[in-house]
Amino acid sequence: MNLFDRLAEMGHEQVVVCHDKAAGYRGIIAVHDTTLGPALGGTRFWNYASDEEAIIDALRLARGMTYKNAVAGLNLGGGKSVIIGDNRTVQREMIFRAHGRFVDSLGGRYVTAEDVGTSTGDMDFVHMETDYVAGLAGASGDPSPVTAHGVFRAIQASARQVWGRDSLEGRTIAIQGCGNVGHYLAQELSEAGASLVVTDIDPERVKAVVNATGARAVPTEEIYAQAADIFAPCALGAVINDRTIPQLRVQIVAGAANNQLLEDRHGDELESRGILYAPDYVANAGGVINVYSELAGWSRERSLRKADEIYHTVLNVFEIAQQDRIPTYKAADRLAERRIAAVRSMVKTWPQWPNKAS
Ligand SMILES: NC(=O)c1ccc[n+]([C@@H]2O[C@H](COP(=O)([O-])OP(=O)(O)OC[C@H]3O[C@@H](n4cnc5c(N)ncnc54)[C@H](O)[C@@H]3O)[C@@H](O)[C@H]2O)c1
Repeated sequence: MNLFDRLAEMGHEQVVVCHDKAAGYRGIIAVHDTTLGPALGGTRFWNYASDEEAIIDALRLARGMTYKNAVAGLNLGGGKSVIIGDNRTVQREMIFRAHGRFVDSLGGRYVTAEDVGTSTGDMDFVHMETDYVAGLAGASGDPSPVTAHGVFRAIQASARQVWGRDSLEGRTIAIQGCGNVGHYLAQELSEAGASLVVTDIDPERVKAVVNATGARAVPTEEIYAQAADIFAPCALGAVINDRTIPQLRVQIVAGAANNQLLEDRHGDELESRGILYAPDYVANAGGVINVYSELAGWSRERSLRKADEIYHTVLNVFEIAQQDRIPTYKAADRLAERRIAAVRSMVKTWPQWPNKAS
C-alpha cells in the first residue's frame, strides 16, 4: 500500500501510528476531516490479520464518520481509531490508558468513544488520561431511544415520499431485531397506528415487544418475505444482499442497523426494483447525536429534537437523488459533501481581526 496516495485519494488529514511496549498497546488513530469540528469516532479493538488491514479499516471507518457526522448536522468531523489485539483480554487498563494518552496528544482534534470490542468501562480507562472521550458510563445514557426516534422520523419521511403523507396508520412494518433500538422503535410505530411483524434470535426479546405492542412474531428467516409496507433492519449489517432482495415485498427499507447494504450495488438493485431506501447512516444518526449531547451538555429533550430533524434530512436526500438521478445511498454522501463544502467556504469569509502587532 502506498499510504500517502491512499490518504490523498480518500481525503484524510492525519494518521497517527501509536505504540507503547510496556502496555502491549498498538493503535492507529485516523483523522479524516475536521472542517466541521473535532473528529469524532469510536475505538475499535480487533485482532487484525495484518497492520495494513488495520490501517485500511481505520481509514475507511474514519471517512464514514465524516459523512455520518456531517449529515447529522453536527459540528463534528470524522475520525476513528483501532487497537490491534484480542478484544477479550482482561488486561485492559494499561492498553486503554496508553490509548488515552495518544488521543490526548492530539489536543482535541480527535474525540473517541466506544465501538466494536470496547465498552464504557474501557472508556473510563481512556478518561483517566484524556477528556477527549465520550460514551462514559452514566454520562449521556442509553442512546437507543434517540436512535429509535430518528429511525421513526426517517420512516415517516419515507412514507411521505412514497405515499404522499407521513401517516403510518394501518401500515405494516416488518422489524428485524427486537434489541435496544428495535424495541423503542416498535413502541413508537405502534403508537402511530402501524401493525408490526417482528423477529429476533432471542425469544425473550421478541416476547417483550409482542407484549408491549401486540406485534406478530415470525421466525428469523421469514422476516424478509413478509407482505409488508416497510422493512426496518434493526439487527445486523449486510442484510440487503443478493439472497434477501428477491424476497422483499415492501416499498421502503428504513432501519437502524449500520451498513445495511452488503455492497453499493445492492443499493442500485433496490432502486431498480422501486424500493425506496432511507440510507442507514442518515436514519440512525440519533446514535451520534446522543454522543454529541454528552460533549455539548445537551438535555435528552434537546437530543430528541435534533433527532426529529432526521425527517427533513431524509427528505433532502430523496430530493437530491431525484434531481441528480442517483440512488439514495449516493445522494446521502452528496448531502454530506455539500454541507462540508458550504461550511468550508463560510469559514473563508469570516472577518479576521487585524493583527495590530504586525
Ligand atoms: N443503539 C444505538 O443507539 C445505535 C445507533 C446507531 C446504530 N445502531 C445499530 O442498530 C442496530 C441495533 O442496535 P441495538 O443497540 O438495538 O443492538 P442490540 O444488540 O440491542 O439489538 C440487536 C438485536 O438483534 C438481534 N439479532 C441478532 N442477529 C439477528 C438475526 N439474524 N435475526 C434477527 N435478530 C437478530 C439480537 O438478538 C438483538 O436483540 C445495530 O446494527 C447497531 O449497530 C444502534
